[in-house]
Amino acid sequence: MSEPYEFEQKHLDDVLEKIQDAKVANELERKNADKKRADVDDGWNDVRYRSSTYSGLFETAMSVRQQQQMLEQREAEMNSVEHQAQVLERLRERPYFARIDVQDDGTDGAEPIYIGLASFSDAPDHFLVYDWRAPISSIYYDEGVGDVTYTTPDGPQQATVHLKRQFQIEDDKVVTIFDTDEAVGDQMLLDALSGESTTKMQSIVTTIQREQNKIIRNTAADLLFVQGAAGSGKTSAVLQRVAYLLYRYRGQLTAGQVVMFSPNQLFNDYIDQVLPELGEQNMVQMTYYQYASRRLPRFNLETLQERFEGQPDTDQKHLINYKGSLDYFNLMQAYAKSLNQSGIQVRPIKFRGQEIISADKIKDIYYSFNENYNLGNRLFGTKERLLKMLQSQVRTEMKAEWVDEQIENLSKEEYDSLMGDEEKEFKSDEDEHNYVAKIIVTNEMRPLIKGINRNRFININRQFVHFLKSVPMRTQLADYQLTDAQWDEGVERTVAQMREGRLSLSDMTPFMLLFDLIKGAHGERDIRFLFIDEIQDYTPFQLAFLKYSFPKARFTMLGDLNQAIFTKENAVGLQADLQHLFNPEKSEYIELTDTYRSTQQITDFAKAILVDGATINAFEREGAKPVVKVTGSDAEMVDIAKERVEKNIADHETTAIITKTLAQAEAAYAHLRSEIDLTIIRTENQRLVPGTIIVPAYLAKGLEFDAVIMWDATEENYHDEDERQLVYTIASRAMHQLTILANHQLSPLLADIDESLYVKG
Ligand SMILES: Nc1ncnc2c1ncn2[C@@H]1O[C@H](COP(=O)(O)OP(=O)(O)OP(=O)(O)O)[C@@H](O)[C@H]1O
Repeated sequence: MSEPYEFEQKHLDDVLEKIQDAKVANELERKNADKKRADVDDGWNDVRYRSSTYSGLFETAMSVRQQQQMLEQREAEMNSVEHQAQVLERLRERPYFARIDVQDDGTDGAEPIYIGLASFSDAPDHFLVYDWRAPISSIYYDEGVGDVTYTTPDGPQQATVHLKRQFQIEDDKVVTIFDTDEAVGDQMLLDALSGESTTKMQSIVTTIQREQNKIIRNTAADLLFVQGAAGSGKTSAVLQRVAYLLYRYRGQLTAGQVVMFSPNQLFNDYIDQVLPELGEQNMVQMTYYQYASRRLPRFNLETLQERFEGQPDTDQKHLINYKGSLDYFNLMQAYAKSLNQSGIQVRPIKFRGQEIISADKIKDIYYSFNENYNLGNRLFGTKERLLKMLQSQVRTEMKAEWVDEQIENLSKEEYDSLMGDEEKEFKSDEDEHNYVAKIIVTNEMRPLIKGINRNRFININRQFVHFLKSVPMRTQLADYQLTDAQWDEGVERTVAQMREGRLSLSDMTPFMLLFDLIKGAHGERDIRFLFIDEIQDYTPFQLAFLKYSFPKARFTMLGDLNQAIFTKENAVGLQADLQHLFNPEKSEYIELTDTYRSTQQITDFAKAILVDGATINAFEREGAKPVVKVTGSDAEMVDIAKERVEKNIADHETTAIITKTLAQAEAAYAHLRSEIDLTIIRTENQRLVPGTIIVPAYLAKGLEFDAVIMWDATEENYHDEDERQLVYTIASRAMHQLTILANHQLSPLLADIDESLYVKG
């Protein structure tokens, strides 16, 4: 064994021994904590339940409270002991993955810093392992050997790095050592990338690249915008970023205050192991559809599939574009403001089928407040007045005939239960009658009160239509390539959809915003960080809405304008719009151009699909050229697919067959299922399973597979110029192998690609 190996093995043995000691100590602590908890549990037996007198009740409450406090304290101790046990277990498996020898300027000698998944010290301030997120660990990702500057809590520190070493440790043995003078050595990266794909995404802490590190550790920007080619590690960087933020703001930030909007549920499933692997809890993950559905429970919202497969004509595209614009967002704000003067749409309040407060009366109240009121205050003031009016209505109703009837019809049990347990004395029969009548009326009014509290008297559907109808008067539609007639047609479509309880994507966000504006909603102020993946599929309107809905959050947006499969050509304007939404001085734009997912051959091919795909650099990893095969029949396509999949299975590689639509996935599945063992992914709510899958393109976003078979890439399926991005998205899912099959005729989007970049099958 050579000298560094010997040294490092010995060091590893020492550290492992100390970890083992710490584990023993932890185990003892845990037993202690267990015992203390058992004592508390016993304590419950001493809690006396006395409820016959007030002081007895009070005493019981106090001792229960005391028990609870003790229990909470023990639980916290237990959790930290348990948390520590988990950390130690992880460290035991792999204590560290790198070492840097750093000499701070003005000090003697270099200190070796070992970097791992968590910190570990055997004495205060004596760190055997540094967490990868500690300030000093940043040197490992950012710098080579030589003079460096790193950030400490006291400001920048100059230092010299004498050694950078990377390790592979397996079963307590140092298997490989790489010494490198680059940031993160290519050899290590190559090793990390040469593995096979799994159904779960893995962490990348050992090989984070410099550009990615910038994304991970950024704490200054209100808007961090990452444009990155397919496979450039946007998702990876952002997940390690969440882990970093949870570490950096420990004690102030919880995983529940971090929200990630992801493209689909399958993707959530794919990434949900990364944070636990890093010893952190998962953030809140949801799709935009889920978010909107939660807020608009009465509507059926347009699904991912409907959105993707619906083919709007050009006029409709203009309409959709306009409805997604910032101009439209601003127009709605102006409309909302105008509601302070007039136009609020309300419904009368009815009780037992009778109108008791008319719509006009409600409007009068709404507009009785002076012009300094904003919409939120106006609504609040109206609610208060309405509730008061209901209260006085109770007195009137108590005398109504129906109340007498109800009282007469009460059984003895019902009557007693209305009276309650306690003995009551009434001065007269009339008093008793009134008492019961009041209860009956109040009960009957309860849903009304609830409705008022929930703003039901605002007719939000009608309000939305009122808004839509006002649009031609507020703007020059011609500026958006629309005529008034086209707009009116659009309004009619929306109204018809709303009647059926449906809302399209282009209407659902404006609808939510309008209601929020009327309510004067302040948004979810508890959320501190918001991540939006696949940003190119969001409209500026949606982003403005999210900013409004999460006013205290810092935003991280990631996307690839080349994969804009929904918004297509409009994605380009997005960046300009963001400058209106976020202070440009607090916005940072980072571009990732190096890609890691695919082999050089696949990346070169995918790049050629794009018209200007020049700024994408493949990490040098060799593989077979993509295969493009034009077949003579469906049967031939099935045969080739079968052959490929069988070979992949033999080579332990996972295959995804990607079709354009769900219907095509179903059709291909029907052909293939008797030939190959495969799973069809029909909805985003399915799980990703190991083995061969068949999936429509819009559900494959963000995922990756060893081998991809693009199914039926014919002219019929992919012909529009704006489908280029879709073809690129499909091709860029492949890590090692890409096969493109087309029955009879290849899509023109692929036909132009230089023949040297692929093999004709
Ligand atoms: N620094 C790295 N070290 C090792 N592997 C990496 C690194 N960066 C990215 N990868 C790997 O590259 C692959 C692609 O990464 P990721 O899915 O994060 O890219 P993406 O930019 O989100 O892609 P897309 O936009 O196509 O969905 C993953 O397998 C990831 O583990």
